[in-house]
Amino acid sequence: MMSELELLSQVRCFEGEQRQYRHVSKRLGCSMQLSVYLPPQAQTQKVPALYWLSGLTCNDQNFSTKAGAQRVAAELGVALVMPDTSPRGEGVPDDPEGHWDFGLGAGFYLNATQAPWSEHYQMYDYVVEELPALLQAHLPLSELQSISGHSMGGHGALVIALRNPGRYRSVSAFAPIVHPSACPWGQKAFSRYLGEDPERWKAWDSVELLRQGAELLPALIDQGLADNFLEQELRTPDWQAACQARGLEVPVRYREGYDHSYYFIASFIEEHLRFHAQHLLQ
Ligand SMILES: N[C@@H](CCC(=O)N[C@@H](CSC=O)C(=O)NCC(=O)O)C(=O)O
Repeated sequence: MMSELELLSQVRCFEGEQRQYRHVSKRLGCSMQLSVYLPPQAQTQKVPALYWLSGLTCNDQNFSTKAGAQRVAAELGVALVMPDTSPRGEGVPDDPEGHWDFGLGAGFYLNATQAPWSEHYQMYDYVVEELPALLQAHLPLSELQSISGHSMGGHGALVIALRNPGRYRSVSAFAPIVHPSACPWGQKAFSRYLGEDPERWKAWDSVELLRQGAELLPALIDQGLADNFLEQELRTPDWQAACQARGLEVPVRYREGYDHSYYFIASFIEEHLRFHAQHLLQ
């Protein structure tokens, strides 16, 4: 019988293992690939995990091949879990016009309620419930988790942490879409996945969750000031305002000259890993 988690590749990396797996997701109703980095400490003990959620157009490989996170993850003894960004495969619907900001590669880490999307686009349940249960059953991962991501994945990380403070120790994001209800990428995705009523979008929007009083875990956000998407799509000041309205410290650091790319992520990923390790390993 085929294992629940099929190993597709495994290479040594900083004395640990960079692996890619395939499995059949019950929640998404399709076969999924994911990448996992196991640090050397995982050879003898269970280790905590940082979930990384990538952005629009990405799959499980962008972060593992471009961010350069493995060296510090190996030093700290933290595993990296890198899921895909949407359901995939035959029968999974895509943007009818073939655009890159919706459908395949653009699942927005929510549970869709509208046909035809609701049959497969259940990325929130996949990331929060199905994947941790599967990986903790088959790999040397402890129950300690933190979450991070980029752009659409930064939105996913913030929303997931705000909705599940008990499941994660800390949250961070690079250039997150903080207020999807108020930007073109988010409005396009939410109106199709969740329907036209903006009231239904609030449960999937980090600014709205903050406004509703959701608990904020230890958090860190980096945002490049040369990011072309900042003003229209990312709307970082809306997050600052929502924090300030509640008297919360604003965990946003603006970075002069940095854009939206993985060069930006590679420049600061070490600081994010050390931030999460403080909370995962204490
Ligand atoms: N059309 C371009 C732009 C898409 C893009 O910039 N994607 C970002 C995430 S944007 C928000 O979620 C990304 O991470 N791209 C992948 C990468 O490896 O840089 C395109 O197709 O790339």
